[in-house]
Amino acid sequence: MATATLRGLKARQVLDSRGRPTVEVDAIASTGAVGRAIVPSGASTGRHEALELRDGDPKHYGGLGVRKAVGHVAATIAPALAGMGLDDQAAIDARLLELDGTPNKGRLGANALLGVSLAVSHAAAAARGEEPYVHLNRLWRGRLAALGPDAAAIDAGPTMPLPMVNMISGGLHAGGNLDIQDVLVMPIGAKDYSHALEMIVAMYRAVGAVLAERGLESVLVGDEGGYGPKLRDNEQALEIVVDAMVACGFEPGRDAAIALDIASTHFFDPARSSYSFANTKGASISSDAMIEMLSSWVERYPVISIEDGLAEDDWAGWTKLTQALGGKVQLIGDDLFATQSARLAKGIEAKAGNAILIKVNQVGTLSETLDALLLARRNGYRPVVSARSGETEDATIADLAVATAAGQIKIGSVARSERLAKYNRLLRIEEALGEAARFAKIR
Ligand SMILES: O=C(O)[C@@H](CO)OP(=O)(O)O
Ligand SMILES: [Mg+2]
Repeated sequence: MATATLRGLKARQVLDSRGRPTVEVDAIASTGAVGRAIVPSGASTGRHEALELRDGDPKHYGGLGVRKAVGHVAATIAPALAGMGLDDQAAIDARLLELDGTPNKGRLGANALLGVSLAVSHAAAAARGEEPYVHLNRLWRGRLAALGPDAAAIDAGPTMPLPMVNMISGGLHAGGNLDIQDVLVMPIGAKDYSHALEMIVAMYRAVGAVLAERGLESVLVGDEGGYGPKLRDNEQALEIVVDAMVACGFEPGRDAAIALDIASTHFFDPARSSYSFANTKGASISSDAMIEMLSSWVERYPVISIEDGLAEDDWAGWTKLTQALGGKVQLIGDDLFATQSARLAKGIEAKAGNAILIKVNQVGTLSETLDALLLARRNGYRPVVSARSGETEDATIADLAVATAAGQIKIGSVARSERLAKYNRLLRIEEALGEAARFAKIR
């Protein structure tokens, strides 16, 4: 098949799930096929993320407009990329990096770059008449082939991911009701993806019922759809989720388990080198005391995964945390690694964590996202593909997780449509894969 080329790009400003402007890009192929992508946006963003360019004009969406980034797509990126082969994602992304020319993508904006990068992959798929996950899987297999024999142990996909789903929200996603950001469930006993989703919906309803029974807020939800009750302390959120599992007839630790996103960067006080539990009126504690607290939770609750247990630059603490818990639970670096291969390489060296959260907009191009996935896989770090707290109907990460056999996906809860766009997309992919659908089990 003659390779389709890029005819043009059209960018516009649309809104995300928090009603904040974000970048949407249409990539038009020489065949006339169109690929579209919308860029997500975080709230609990790390310092090391690529830069999201916002206008800063107080008269337009209170300064949050992205008209500059949209303008860069039309003025700078479109003319430079026109005529390039759509299948050569690596060349497209390399050109994007060259056009921007800064280490943090601050000139054109990571939101401009990512919108283009993802839209191009969709246009390439559309031009071939393929589903996005099929095209992305070809890119993934291409990367594995280039690696040679080292790639033999790496899952070539496509593989359905196990969802890690938010039940109770806190921190920056729910108005500071709790210090920790997410208490999530993983339906580890599910037989396939659709069964996993059914278990999640049952547990989500059960958490609402447990909260209502105890006279706690059981209706209002946070940015990612988790319930946002004001609780006695952070630990009460774990108790409630375990009770909900039991109410569903699931055995905690066997059928379903807990994952936590502590998001501790956001309550770390660098001036005092301490973690401050201000929302639940608790103490300020040291990095060592955080490790003790997390270890005691692992002892007493069916916790199998902890994200950002320590802050983004607490490297020494991360190494200790990994010594203490790395043999028992998954320790995910989100703010710590920011989907940046250079930071992951540093973590591998320092034996910090054993898993990485993969967020496309933390790094800003599809190729660099694949780089981070590959580096993780080669070093035994588990990848978890993740949405942001600000999302849209764009479901690219569902296709990406399947295509790269990431094994796990974190999207948020089942009660908000921008999350369901991804869960439902995964249902369609599972159906399309049919008998061939493999499901990633983790235990
Ligand atoms: O911390 C996180 O993992 C994400 C998604 O849950 O939040 P945000 O997009 O606000 O950074
Ligand atoms: Mg996180």
